[in-house]
Amino acid sequence: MRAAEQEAIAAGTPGFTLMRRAAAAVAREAAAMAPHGARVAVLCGPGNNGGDGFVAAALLREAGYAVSVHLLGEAGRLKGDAAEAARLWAGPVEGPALPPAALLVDALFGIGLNRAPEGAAAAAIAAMNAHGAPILAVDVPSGLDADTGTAPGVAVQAARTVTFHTAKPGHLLLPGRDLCGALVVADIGLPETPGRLFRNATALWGPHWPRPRGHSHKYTRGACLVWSGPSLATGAARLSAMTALRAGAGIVTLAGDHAALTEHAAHVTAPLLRVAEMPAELLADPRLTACLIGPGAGVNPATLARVEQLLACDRALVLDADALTVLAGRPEALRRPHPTVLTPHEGEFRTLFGPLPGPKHERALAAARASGSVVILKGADTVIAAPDGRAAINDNAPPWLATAGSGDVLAGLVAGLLAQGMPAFEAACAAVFLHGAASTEAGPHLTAEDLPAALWPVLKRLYEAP
Ligand SMILES: NC(=O)C1=CN([C@@H]2O[C@H](COP(=O)(O)OP(=O)(O)OC[C@H]3O[C@@H](n4cnc5c(N)ncnc54)[C@H](OP(=O)(O)O)[C@@H]3O)[C@@H](O)[C@H]2O)[C@@H](O)CC1
Ligand SMILES: Nc1ncnc2c1ncn2[C@@H]1O[C@H](COP(=O)(O)OP(=O)(O)O)[C@@H](O)[C@H]1O
Ligand SMILES: [K+]
Repeated sequence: MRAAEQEAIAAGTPGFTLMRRAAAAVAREAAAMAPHGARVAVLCGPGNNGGDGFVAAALLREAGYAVSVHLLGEAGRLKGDAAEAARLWAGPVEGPALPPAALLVDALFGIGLNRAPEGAAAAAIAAMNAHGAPILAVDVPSGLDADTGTAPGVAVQAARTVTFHTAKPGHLLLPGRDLCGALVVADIGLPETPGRLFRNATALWGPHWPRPRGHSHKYTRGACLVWSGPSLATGAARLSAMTALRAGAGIVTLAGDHAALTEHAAHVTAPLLRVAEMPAELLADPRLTACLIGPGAGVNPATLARVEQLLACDRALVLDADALTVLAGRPEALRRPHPTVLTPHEGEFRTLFGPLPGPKHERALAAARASGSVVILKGADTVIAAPDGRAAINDNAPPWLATAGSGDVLAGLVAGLLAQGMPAFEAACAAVFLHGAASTEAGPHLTAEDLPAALWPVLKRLYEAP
């Protein structure tokens, strides 16, 4: 963000012009939140976030709102664009005590927060939260660290946050995402800056989406092997297999012992069923393009031996659940010259990689580098990271996705896309995004079994999009 700002200023757009554009977006959102003519209290801080607040206050006053401006600090100490903004306001500047108002605008601290708010700053944040009126946060809810999604101390709980140019990690990672309320990203005319960190969206992976051609047959669409858990632990692999088919793999095989396959046979029709002791018995088939092991597999030496055999093969590979746990503390064992995707939740992640420092996207990136694999670090704010340094933060999954078996569906979705030749990072991003979209489609109280069906309309819409 700072680099984009510098580039724009160097190319001839004054910083104050950027501030005016930012403030115009703030005033637009404020007008959408408060009835015309209502009282709006704008709380400004000592930096350029406060500057945005002063300009927005002037715009709202012009538009007919009853605006009061409150400053934390002294007006005489404002510098640069913020000082110019305060001159533009040209009205009374009150202390931080807030009057009754229909809307509060939080322009205290933005991306310049550099420590936990204390004293008067902490009190001002607490007073905003206790006020009762909805809060519109300028750029970042004050007190939230835009780089990490964490709050070092007290932070504003906003109803809406308007940020500029692009979402920052802190808007997408928890608890930051919750502190923001609804997130609005406003264009302020900054140049596109090349980055390695993304908000997960269709544009990130859509160009790599596998589409069958007229002459496709089931094997050219990709064949996927899903290794089953034993008898009475087969449901997870079944969810994965059905989802891999739904994702577009032309053919999916469930493999395992006879008793396990007997259970599968009572439930599914489309997947092939193959009795085998070890994956190598099936890897001779050159048509097989991707394998998945882990769901329901069991943490035991047999699973480890099967995982090692699959790691040694040349197919795309998804390791989930128990297949990750059997490699506890050995991420280097995952290095292989073929596409590999790992799908740990926080517990499995810690078992495999140990405790890693930093915000979630940095931990996922460190794990991707250590394992040479694409890592999907799951949770309400799932992060997808690649060994080449790209990372995406996902924010479309509703909380009702937290239900037993939904992770097995995700693993099957990734495997189904890898089987069709989609590159690993893009396949992982697509799977996480579509998983979230399918849960939104299914709605509250979904079960994991609903997800493959709910994916269907989501996928149809993908083909209808221009
Ligand atoms: N970049 C862009 O392209 C654009 C940026 N724009 C806007 O600028 C904002 C960034 O402005 P910024 O860099 O001036 O930082 P900002 O968030 O106002 O905070 C710094 C001030 O807060 C203070 N301070 C910090 N922590 C504190 C604490 N815990 N407790 C107390 N004080 C604390 C710190 O004081 P100091 O550390 O010096 O004591 C300093 O005075 C950005 O979020 C966006 O709104 C837009 O105008 C459009 C274009
Ligand atoms: N609060 C939440 N909001 C959105 N998605 C969630 C939430 N909690 C978990 N999930 C998602 O649900 C899935 C759960 O997977 P996992 O923990 O492996 O469960 P299981 O092993 O039962 O399938 C993951 O994709 C995770 O990202
Ligand atoms: K703010």
